[in-house]
Amino acid sequence: MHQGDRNQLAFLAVIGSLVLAAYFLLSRLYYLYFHPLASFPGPTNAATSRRWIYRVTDSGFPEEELEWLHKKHQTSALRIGPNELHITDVSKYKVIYSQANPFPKWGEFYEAFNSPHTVFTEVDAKMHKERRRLLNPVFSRAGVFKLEPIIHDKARTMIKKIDRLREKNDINVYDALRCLTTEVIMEFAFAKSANMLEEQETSFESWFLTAFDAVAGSLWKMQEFPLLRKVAGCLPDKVVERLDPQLVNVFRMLKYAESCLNHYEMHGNTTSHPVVFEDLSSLSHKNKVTEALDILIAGADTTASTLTAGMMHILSNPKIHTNLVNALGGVGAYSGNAEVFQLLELEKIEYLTACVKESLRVGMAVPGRLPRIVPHNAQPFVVDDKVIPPGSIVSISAYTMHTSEEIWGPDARIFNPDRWLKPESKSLDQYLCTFSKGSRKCIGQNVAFAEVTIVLAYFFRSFKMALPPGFQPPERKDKFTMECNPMQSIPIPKLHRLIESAQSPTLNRPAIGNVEDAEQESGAEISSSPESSGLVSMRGKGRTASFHDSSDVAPALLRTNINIHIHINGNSHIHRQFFPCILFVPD
Ligand code: HEM
Repeated sequence: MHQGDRNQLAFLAVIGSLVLAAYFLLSRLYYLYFHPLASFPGPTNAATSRRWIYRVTDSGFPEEELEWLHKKHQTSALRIGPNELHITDVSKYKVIYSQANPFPKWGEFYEAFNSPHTVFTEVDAKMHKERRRLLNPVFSRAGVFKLEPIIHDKARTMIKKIDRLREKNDINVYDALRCLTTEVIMEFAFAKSANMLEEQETSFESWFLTAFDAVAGSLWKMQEFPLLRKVAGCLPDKVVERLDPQLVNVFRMLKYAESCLNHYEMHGNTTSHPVVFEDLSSLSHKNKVTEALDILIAGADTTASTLTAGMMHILSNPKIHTNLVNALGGVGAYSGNAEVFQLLELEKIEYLTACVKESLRVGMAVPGRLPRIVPHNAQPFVVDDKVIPPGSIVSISAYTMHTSEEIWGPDARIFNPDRWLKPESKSLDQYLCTFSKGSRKCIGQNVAFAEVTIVLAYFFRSFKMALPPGFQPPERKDKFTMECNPMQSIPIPKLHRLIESAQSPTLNRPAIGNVEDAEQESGAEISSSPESSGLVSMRGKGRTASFHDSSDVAPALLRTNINIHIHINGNSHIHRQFFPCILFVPD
C-alpha cells in the first residue's frame, strides 16, 4: 500500500471515530436534556441506554433496586430506560392494565419470548381478542372443574412418591411441585403427559425441568440482544445446539409438543377433560404447537413457585401452620379418598382460601415489569402531576402493588392470611395483581387457583412438615417468572435430621413481631444505616443475607433459625430469599 493510501485510510479512521464519538455524545445529550422523558428522574445511565435496565434485570430481583431508586429520587415515575418509566402510583394500575382500554403491550419486550402471535405475546388488540375468545371456554371455571380430576390424580402421585422416598432420599419440593404443575398443564394443553413425576425412581428431576431452566435462563439475554435472537432463529437447530448445548432440551421440548399435536390429530381427544388443541382447530399446525407450548410455559413454573413460596411462609409461622392444619381437619385426615378434597368443598374453608390468596400475593410468581405503551388519542396519562407522553413505555409491577402500605397497611410485606378474613376484606381482591388485571390478565388464573388450593390441602393434610434448622435458602431469581436458583435448591434432609428439627425451639415459637424482639431472639445487632436509605443493616454470626426493611427481618429470623449475618452495601444489592426446603416429620 502506498504511503498516500495509508494516510487516507488513517484520515478516514479518525473521521469515523470522531463521527461516532459525536453521535454518542449528541444522543446522550438528547436523551438527557431534550427527550420527552428528560424531566423524569432516574439514574443517568438508565436515561441514555437500555443496557442499564438489562443489567439490573439480569441481576436477579430488579424490583428491590427500583423500589430503592423510587425512594432515592422521591418519584412515582422513575426513568428506567431512554423511553421507559417505572410507576409506583398504585391508583394508576387499573388505567394501564384496564379491561376496556388497556395500554397495548410493548412488542419488543414480548418478542424475546420467541412465540409470535400467541395469546400471551400478541400485541394487536383485535387479534388478541379473537385468540382469547377461542381459548376462554376451556379456561372458564366450568372448564377447570372438568380438569379437577387430573389435579387430584397428579397430587396423589406426588404425595405417594414423597411418602415412599422421604425416609431414604433427599426430596426437592420445588422440583416435585414443578413436575406436578407441568404435568397438569400438559394434560390440559397437549392431551398427553410426559410422566415427569415418575421419570426418576428416587428424585423429581426431569429433562423437562432442565429445558424450562434453559428457556428461562436465556430470556433476558434475548431481550438484551435482539439481533442474536434473530440470527439464532435463522440458524439450523444443529448449529444452535452446538453453540449452546442446553438448548438441546428446548428442541426436545418443541419436538415433544409437536408429537403431542400429531397424536391428537390422529386420535382426537382421548381424555375425559377439555384440551386446548380442541379450541385451536382454525390455526395452522405451527401456531397450534406454539400456542400450546406457550400456555405450558405460562402455567407451569408460575404455579409451582407460588406453591413453594406459600408453603415456606406457612411453615415459617407456627400459628398460621396450626390454623391451616386445623381448618383442614388435622394432619392425617387425608385417607387417600379423593372425595375429601373436592375443590367446591375446599373453597368453603375460609382459612385455606386466605392462605391461597396470601401465597399468591406474597409469593407472586410474576413480580416484575409488564411493559405497556402509553396510547395516543387517549386521556392524558398523568403521574406526579406530569403528563407522560404518548409512546412512552410504562409499567407498575405486582411487587409494587403487593408491598404497598397504602393498600395493605403496615404489615404489607408480612404473610398474614388473617387480612383476607375481615368483613371488609372483599375489597382487597381488586388489589391482588398476581395475575395482572384487565383484558390481558392471566387466562389461567382459575386453573392456578384450583391447583394451589388442592395441592396445599393435600400437603397439609398428608404430612407433618417443618422447615429445617439453619438451612441455606436458595437465591430468589426473577426470570419474568420467579425461579429458585437450581444450583442452590436444597433437598429435604433425611429422617435422622427430622427429630432434631422437631425439637428445635425456633419452630414452636410464635412469630417475632418487631426488630427489638428479633434482636433479643437472635443475639444479633440490627440497625438502620442512613447510607442505605433506611434499609436494615444487621450483623451477627453465621451467613449473609439482606432485607429491605425491619418488617422483613423478624420473620426471616424465625425462618432461618436466627444466626444470620446481614449486611447491606450502599448500592443495596439485595438477596431476599424463599425456601424450597421442607422437612417431613413422621407421625
Ligand atoms: C400462580 C400462577 C400464575 C401466575 C402468577 C400467572 C401470572 C400471569 C400474568 C401476570 C399474566 C400477564 C402477563 C403479561 O401481561 O405479560 C399472565 C398471562 C397469561 N397466563 Fe398466567 N399465571 C399463572 C398461571 C397460569 C396458568 C396455570 C396458565 C395456563 C394454564 C396461564 C396462562 C397464561 C396465559 C395464556 C397468559 C396470556 C393471557 C393474555 O395475554 O391474554 N397462567 N399470567
